[in-house]
Amino acid sequence: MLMKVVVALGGNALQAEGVPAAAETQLKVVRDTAVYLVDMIEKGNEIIIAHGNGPQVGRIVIQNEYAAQVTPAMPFDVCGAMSQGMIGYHIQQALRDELVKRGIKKPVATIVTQVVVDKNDKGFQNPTKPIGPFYKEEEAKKIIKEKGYAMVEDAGRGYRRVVASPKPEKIVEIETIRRLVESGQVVITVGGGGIPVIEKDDNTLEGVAAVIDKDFASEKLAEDLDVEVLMILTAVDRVAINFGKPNQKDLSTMTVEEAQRYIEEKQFAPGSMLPKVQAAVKFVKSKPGRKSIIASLGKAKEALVGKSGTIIK
Ligand SMILES: Nc1ncnc2c1ncn2[C@@H]1O[C@H](COP(=O)(O)OP(=O)(O)O)[C@@H](O)[C@H]1O
Ligand SMILES: NC(=O)OP(=O)(O)O
Repeated sequence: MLMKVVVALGGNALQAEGVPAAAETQLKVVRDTAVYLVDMIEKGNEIIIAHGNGPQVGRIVIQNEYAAQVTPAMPFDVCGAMSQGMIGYHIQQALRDELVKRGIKKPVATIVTQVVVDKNDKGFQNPTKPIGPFYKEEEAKKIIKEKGYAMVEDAGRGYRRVVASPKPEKIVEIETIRRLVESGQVVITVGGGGIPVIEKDDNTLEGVAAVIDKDFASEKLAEDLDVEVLMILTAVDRVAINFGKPNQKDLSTMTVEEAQRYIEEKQFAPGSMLPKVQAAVKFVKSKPGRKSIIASLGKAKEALVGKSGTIIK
């Protein structure tokens, strides 16, 4: 069955493991991913692409901090916009090249996307979104002392800086996105969850220092565009219970009720798998017939036909 799908690519998943986070390593992962995405397009599915930016925006902030001796550091919202441009550029070039290779005529464009958040969102008081590189405990302690950053252990992979992560309320450029999608173009949007902005009393917008979770922004996008499937692609093939323990069990399906029970049992790490499962559940509950899939970047095509990933319905 042909479907309209929002595909959300994880920020960590876009980085090759164990190699420096250089432009060419990201482009290589994106080019590999483009093959699977174009497989989906070639089959006749319509896809809209969203992506994360946690590692990338964290590194842009670090680059700005170091360069501040010679040129003013860019504020956080601007770093978010930079990450959208940088990642969107790679995705749009890789997709275009793969489409050209297969003789498919389909324009691809990245939309610099702003997403409205509530200035009173409680996310501003309690930083939860991991960004930038992973550090060893000793390094993390040093950074906390020197820079005063909040840092947490991230799903057994090391320590990372955490920043405020308010919930997405409105995608500012949604009408532009809708028109491009309706005209058959491939759109890359809500990169890094969107650039967080607040609406001021005079209805103008102002960027704020935060990183929206791309899983929640992708869910909002999927509802706004009334798609059938929200597909969240990350670094693991399936959602697991008892993750990382000897009795780990990978799940091929999960009902909303099971997902909610596992959430209560704290089976999913905050800042990594938890927002994915929460977004997946929200989308399924938003309208009958909607389905969410959490799968790995390399198995997107198989996941769409139920041969990999975790289906939430
Ligand atoms: N219960 C779980 N099942 C599977 N993976 C989990 C679980 N809990 C935490 N994780 C971790 O969450 C990671 C996905 O989150 P993250 O790296 O933040 O995603 P993204 O690819 O969107 O950046 C997985 O690669 C895995 O290491
Ligand atoms: N913004 C965001 O959710 O990024 P990740 O996918 O890297 O966590």
